[in-house]
Amino acid sequence: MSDNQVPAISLRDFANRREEIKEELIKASSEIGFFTLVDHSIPVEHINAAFDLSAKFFDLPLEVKQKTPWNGKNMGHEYRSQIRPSTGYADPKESIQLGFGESEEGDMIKCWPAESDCPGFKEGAKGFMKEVQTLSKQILELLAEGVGLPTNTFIEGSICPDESDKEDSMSTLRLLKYHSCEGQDLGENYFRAGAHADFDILTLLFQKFGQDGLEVCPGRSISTDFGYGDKWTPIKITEGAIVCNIGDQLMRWSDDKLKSTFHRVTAPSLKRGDYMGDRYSIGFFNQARKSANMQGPLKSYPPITGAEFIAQAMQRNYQAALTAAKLQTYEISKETEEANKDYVVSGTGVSAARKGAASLVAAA
Ligand SMILES: O=C(O)CCC(=O)C(=O)O
Ligand SMILES: [Fe+2]
Repeated sequence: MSDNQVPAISLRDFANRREEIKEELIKASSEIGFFTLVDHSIPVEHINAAFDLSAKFFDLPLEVKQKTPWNGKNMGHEYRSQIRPSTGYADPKESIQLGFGESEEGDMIKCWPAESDCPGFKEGAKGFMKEVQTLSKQILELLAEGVGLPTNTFIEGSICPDESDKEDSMSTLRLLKYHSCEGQDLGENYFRAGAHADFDILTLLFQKFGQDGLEVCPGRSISTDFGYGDKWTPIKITEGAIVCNIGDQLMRWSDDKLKSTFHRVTAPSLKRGDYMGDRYSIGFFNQARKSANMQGPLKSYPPITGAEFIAQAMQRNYQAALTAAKLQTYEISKETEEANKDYVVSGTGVSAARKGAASLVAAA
């Protein structure tokens, strides 16, 4: 792949071009960790409708949005509170994370705004989530085959086969609004989203034309755990294209063959004449189910469940970012702690096995 550019991969004529597409996906995922999808199944109008719903929610008064506050299980609304270990300050944004869960006691149900507060929101957002999940399945099956696992491994690892157990699902749709920077000269070292890698299997990211800012540090070529690399590739938004990236869960599940890559969102620059207004984006995070047992074909890492992986990832992040955070996350079993004790964890993800390393290292 020349120059570490993020390649555009066409899904045109999927059934006949399956092998060719698989090859392109595996090359991009193992060399860069990022690619964009074009000629896919989601019409631009549906993407625009999802952005309209997002704006409708974010236009509500803060007190209304805060009726479904972030719940410590990665669901709900947060306002300028996500501190990135890479920057040490909260991203200048707000976001809401939405899940598939249905039961009143579940972790996910409490993330949905009431129908009377935001009419049509739940139905519209759920419809979009399903559509993105369906597209994700095409990619997930090719990635599984490409790393030598049975075709359905990542699909069944993230979606219960009969879709009955919604409480086991951890996939999430995240609507994001980065607040306007109008009139502000922020300098080059201020970020709308600090450098990070995602925790999940596969992220599909929708961007709005004219609202650039996303940058990628290809192939994990970074100089510190938290992503202060010196070679960042900007992603130019093209209408309808979906930016995809491999997350930490898939990096581990593929024995590090596929790369979870650091990325960040730069602040617009007055000097460069950038658009300075609000920036919206939408991410769909395909995450392993709570009970999924993740292990790559080479068994480079011990098995770990989806819930345990996220619990560890959140603990790492929060220990690094905010020692005092009062988090109640999913439990990590004693067996998992024992099995993982010789593996090094850093700012994000589990890196190469090393004898004698502690299991949960809080990277400063
Ligand atoms: O807003 C963007 O373009 C990137 C968002 C992102 O990386 C994330 O939410 O994980
Ligand atoms: Fe991300």
